[in-house]
Amino acid sequence: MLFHVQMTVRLPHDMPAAQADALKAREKEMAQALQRAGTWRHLWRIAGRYANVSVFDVPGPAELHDTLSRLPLFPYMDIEVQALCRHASSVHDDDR
Ligand SMILES: O=C(O)CC1=CCC(=O)O1
Repeated sequence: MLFHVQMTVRLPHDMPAAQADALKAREKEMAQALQRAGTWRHLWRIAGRYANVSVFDVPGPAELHDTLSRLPLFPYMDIEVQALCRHASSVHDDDR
């Protein structure tokens, strides 16, 4: 099942730079592992914002929540989720 996910990162302004850098490095490592596994299908920066638009491919909402809540930046992100289904006019047969 595909989900459109928008994540806005809101790190506390008083977080030490070393702590923020370590969180971002762990987030990158996990994001890249999930992309290689096919779970995190798309990851796009929203231009001009510390936010991204992503597409996740997981069995259902419980697994999506489980995946998102394990992300190192999870405590510092506002996350909006929309479930996706195939558009009748789509020419892509890999849409689910
Ligand atoms: O920078 C972001 O938008 C948050 C994030 C998601 C994956 C990653 O490496 O950083």
